[in-house]
Amino acid sequence: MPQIEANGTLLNYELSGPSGAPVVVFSNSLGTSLAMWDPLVPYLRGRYRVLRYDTRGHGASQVRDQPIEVADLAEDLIGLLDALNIPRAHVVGLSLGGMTGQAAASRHPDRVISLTLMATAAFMPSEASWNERAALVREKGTAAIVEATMTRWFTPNFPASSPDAVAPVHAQFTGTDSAGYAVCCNAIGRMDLRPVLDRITAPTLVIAGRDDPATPPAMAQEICDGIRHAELVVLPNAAHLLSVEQPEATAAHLLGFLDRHREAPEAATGAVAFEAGLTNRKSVLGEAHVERSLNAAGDFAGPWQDFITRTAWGEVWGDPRIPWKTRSFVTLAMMVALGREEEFKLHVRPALRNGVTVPELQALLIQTAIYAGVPAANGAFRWAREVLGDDLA
Ligand SMILES: O=C(O)CC1=CCC(=O)O1
Repeated sequence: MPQIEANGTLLNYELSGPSGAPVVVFSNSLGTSLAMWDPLVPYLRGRYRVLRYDTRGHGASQVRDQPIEVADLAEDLIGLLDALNIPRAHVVGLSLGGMTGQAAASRHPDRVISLTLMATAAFMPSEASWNERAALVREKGTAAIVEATMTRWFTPNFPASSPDAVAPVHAQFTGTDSAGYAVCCNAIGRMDLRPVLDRITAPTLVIAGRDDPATPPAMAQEICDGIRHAELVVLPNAAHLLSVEQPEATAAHLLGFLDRHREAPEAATGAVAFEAGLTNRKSVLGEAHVERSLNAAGDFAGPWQDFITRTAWGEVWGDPRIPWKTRSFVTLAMMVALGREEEFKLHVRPALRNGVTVPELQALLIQTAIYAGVPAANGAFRWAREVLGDDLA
C-alpha cells in the first residue's frame, strides 16, 4: 500500500473504487489500522471511492514520538486529501477516528460533505486515566491491555461466535506501536471538542453501540446536542467496535445517510472515461488479467479493448447508483442464464472481492435454477467449484 506525506507525516493509505464517485475517507480507532474497516468497505465498493488510511503511529503510518493534539490528527486527514487532490469528502471515523473527524469538520467545514461519527466522544475524561494507560503501554506494550480492551470493544458473546471477525482486530491492537498508541492516549486525555461542535456545518450522523462501555450512547447524545444538523442512531447488540460487530446494520445506516447527501459526479467522456474505466476494470478483474487483455489485443482488437474499457467499465461499472456487489450478482446471474462459462469464471472471484459471500453465491446459483433452468445452475455450480476450489469450504 502506498505512503504519502501529509501534514509532515508519512501516512499509509488505500484509495479504491470508481474514479468519478464521491470520496468517503475512513479514519480508524485507537489501536487499530485501516484494516478495521474491512468488514464495512465491501458495502461501498462501486458506489463510493473509498479512501482509508492508518492514523499516525498506527498500522504502517509513521510513528512520531512527540506530543500531539487531536487537531494534529485532523490536519493529517486534511493534508491527506490535499496530497491526493481531493477537494471535498464524506468523512467517517470511529472512536479516535470520530474525534479526528469532529476536529477536521470544525476546522475545515468547506472540505467535509458529510460527517459520520461512530462510537466516539467530544470529551472523554479523565486526563489522568489516559496518561496512566499511556504509561502502562509504553512500559509493557499493547499486549498488556489487549484482553481488557477486547471486552470493551465487543459484546460478551461476540468473540466466541465470530472469532474470524475478532482475530484481525486483536492482531491490529497487539501490532500497534507502543509510542504511537501512547501519544494518541495523551491527546485524547487533553481533548475537549465540545466548544467547537457548533462550527461543524456538515450534515452529521452519529452512531453509538447500545452496549458500548467506552463511549456509551450518552456521549453520542452530547455530540448531537452540540451540532446543528446531527442525527443519532443507537445500534442494538453492539459495543465499541460496532462496524466490526454489526457491519450490515452499520452499512445500512451509513449508505442511507451518504446517499441522502450525495454530490452529483460529473459524467466522464473520452480519455477520462478510458482512464476511469481502466481503474474500475483493474479493481474488479485484477491488474494481471487487464494487462494481459490489453497487451494481447494488438492493432486489430485494440479499439475493441478501448471500447469495453470506456463503456462497460467507465460508464456502466463506473455508475455509482448500483454498488459493485449488486453488479456482481447481476452479472453472474446473466452469465448462468446465457450459459457463458468463460465470462462466468472471469467474474466469480471478483464477485467475492466485491463482497459476495460464499453462502450468498450458493443461494444465487440455486435461484438461477428457478429462472434459467436446472442444467444452467448445474453447470454454474461446477464452474464455481473449478474456479474457487478450496475457497468454497
Ligand atoms: O480504548 C478504548 O477502549 C476506547 C477508545 C477510545 C478512543 C479509541 O479510539 O478507542
